[in-house]
Amino acid sequence: MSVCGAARCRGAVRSILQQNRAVCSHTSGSAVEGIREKLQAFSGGSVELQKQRDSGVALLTLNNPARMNAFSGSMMLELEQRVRELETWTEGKAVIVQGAAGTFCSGSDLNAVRAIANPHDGMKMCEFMQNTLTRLLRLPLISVALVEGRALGGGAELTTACDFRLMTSDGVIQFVHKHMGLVPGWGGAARLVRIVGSQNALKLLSGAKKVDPDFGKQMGLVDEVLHCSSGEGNALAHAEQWLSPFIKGPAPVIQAVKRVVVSGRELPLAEALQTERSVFGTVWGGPANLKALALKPKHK
Ligand SMILES: CC[C@@H](C(=O)O)C(=O)SCCNC(=O)CCNC(=O)[C@H](O)C(C)(C)COP(=O)(O)OP(=O)(O)OC[C@H]1O[C@@H](n2cnc3c(N)ncnc32)[C@H](O)[C@@H]1OP(=O)(O)O
Repeated sequence: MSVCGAARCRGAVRSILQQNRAVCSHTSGSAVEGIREKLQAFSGGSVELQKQRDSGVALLTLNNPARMNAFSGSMMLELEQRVRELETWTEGKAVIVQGAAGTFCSGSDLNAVRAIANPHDGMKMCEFMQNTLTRLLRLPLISVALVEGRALGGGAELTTACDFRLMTSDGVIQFVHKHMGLVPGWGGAARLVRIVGSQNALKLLSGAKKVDPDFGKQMGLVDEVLHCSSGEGNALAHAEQWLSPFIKGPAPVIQAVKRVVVSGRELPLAEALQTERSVFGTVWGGPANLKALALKPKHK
């Protein structure tokens, strides 16, 4: 890569990291440190990360089956740690978010919710999870929520923090917040409006409607209905097959594609164009570009 190309590369990465730093600063400030100790006190379950180096696809698994994969406090902290690991995975191309034992996620652990129900701690937990899910969506990886079984409350919000949602034939996404006298707090409402539009978002939230695969596909919340049921054990293979055409090619190019889409999705046009130019500069004349040019490509 030429010298100016390298400079552009540094500029591009810097501009994208600045976006994230604004979000990350909330999770590292002293204000959030306080909630970390409180969340750690509510242990149970785990959030596991398996980075498959050969395929460049990571598996992020919520593992708390005794509680339908509900987020304990320690799982919220682990999720942030896993997202932090993925932010620097240079060989990565995609991440599949899934739940253990054939179900996705039942939201916050209600035992933890009851214990931190005071407004101050509730707000800090909300801010912590909102920032973590924002960083998940902004990862330079194509992200897929694999919804087997149920995605309820915060679990439904987690699905919106992925680029795509794949669902098994018996899957359900349900924003149950209204039934709890709540609204989404982890960013699920803002992202849902951007996915399905404000009128559909209003129906799903005000009606706490159960979204089955057909309804979800029709509404644009579900990107693919997998031909398998929850718990059969083959949903992940179906998801990886669906994902495969989108991750063909070198990781730097796949990551650059996601970066320009994130900026187009989130930034005002002028800034998005600036970021696009910067990211373009990181791949123009790069190894993949030069290799393709040498092959005299024919896109039949
Ligand atoms: C920002 C949103 C966020 C927040 O406000 O903090 C939230 O997400 S709040 C939580 C929203 N989620 C819920 O309200 C779901 C509550 N659970 C259910 O509706 C049902 O459990 C189910 C998910 C529909 C499954 O029903 P079923 O198949 O009948 O199984 P069980 O109900 O017997 O559940 C098995 C087992 O799991 C425990 N469980 C399930 N969900 C949670 C949860 N969110 N927190 C804690 N524990 C949960 C359930 O209690 C059972 O355990 P045992 O009673 O010990 O058997």
